[in-house]
Amino acid sequence: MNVIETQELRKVYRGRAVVDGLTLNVGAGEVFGFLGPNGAGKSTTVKMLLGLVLPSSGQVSVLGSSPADPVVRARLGFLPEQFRFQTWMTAEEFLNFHGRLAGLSASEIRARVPQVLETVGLGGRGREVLGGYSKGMLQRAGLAGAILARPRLVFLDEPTSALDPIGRVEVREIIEALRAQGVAVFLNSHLLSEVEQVCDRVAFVKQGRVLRQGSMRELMGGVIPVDVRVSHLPPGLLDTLARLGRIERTDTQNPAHADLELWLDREEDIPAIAQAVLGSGAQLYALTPRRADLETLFLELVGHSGDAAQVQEAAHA
Ligand SMILES: Nc1ncnc2c1ncn2[C@@H]1O[C@H](COP(=O)(O)OP(=O)(O)OP(=O)(O)O)[C@@H](O)[C@H]1O
Repeated sequence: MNVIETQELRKVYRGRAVVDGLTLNVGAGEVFGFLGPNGAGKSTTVKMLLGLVLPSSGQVSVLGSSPADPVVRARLGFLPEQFRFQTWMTAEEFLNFHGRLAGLSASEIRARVPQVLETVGLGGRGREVLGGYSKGMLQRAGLAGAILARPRLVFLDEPTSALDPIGRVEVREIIEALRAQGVAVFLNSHLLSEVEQVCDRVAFVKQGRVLRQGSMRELMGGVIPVDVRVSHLPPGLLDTLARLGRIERTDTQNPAHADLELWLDREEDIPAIAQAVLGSGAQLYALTPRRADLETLFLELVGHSGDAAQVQEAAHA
């Protein structure tokens, strides 16, 4: 069963479609990465999936029903990107409050709160007020709130933005543990290397539309980026290389050598790069095919029209 199904979902703000015919499916127990540049409509989509924003048109089904259904909502977890908590509450009070809102019994709350605090790395810190928490601790507290009521589907919007590298690994482990329990995770993140490690499937969105979606394996099948280092660039070499693939980057800053990045469609073209370089009279210092990664794919899909600086920022944030 799919835990999320949308058909031609649209949201129009002031005459502008910010989500524009978005169709996607997320399966039970799947970790799904939802990626796109700033302003692509990701948060608006998440809000529609949570029933917080009404679609202008299209269909949305979450856990087999409408996200406005209170029974569905009780089975959803959500960590928003901009988390703001009641600073006067302790973490335990905050979680008790959320547990009551989610319909947990008093005994469930008593058992569950220390468990989730432990899971997110806040064991022993539950009696401190949230006002005294660091940003990373607040994000951990928010994550504890999102998984408290044993949801079937958890939305995590940039869940590691405030965390140090250890915290990021811990969150990845939490996501993997959720998947092992059959809980689906809908992950919004600009940290593509993280997404790559944890997601089963990914959708790239731009201007409110899905550009491509698929498993990591399906998505990775495309281009082969190749790094090339040569002594210099004799006339004509770039033209020859451009016939083999797309020249993505040329760096001639260093007088000792020039660096190029070429995107090939076929592995069989790699030897032809060496022949082209040597035939031009340049020396070949390095020829390194890389496994296509999500960042490469992201830049390929969304980075070549629109604001390149913004896309770069999104990809490297
Ligand atoms: N309540 C609103 N009223 C008017 N415009 C809105 C509203 N909410 C979002 N938008 C606009 O919709 C577009 C998509 O915004 P959204 O927050 O969904 O993008 P995003 O993909 O989550 O971006 P980011 O990666 O920067 O968080 C933006 O241009 C934004 O200004």
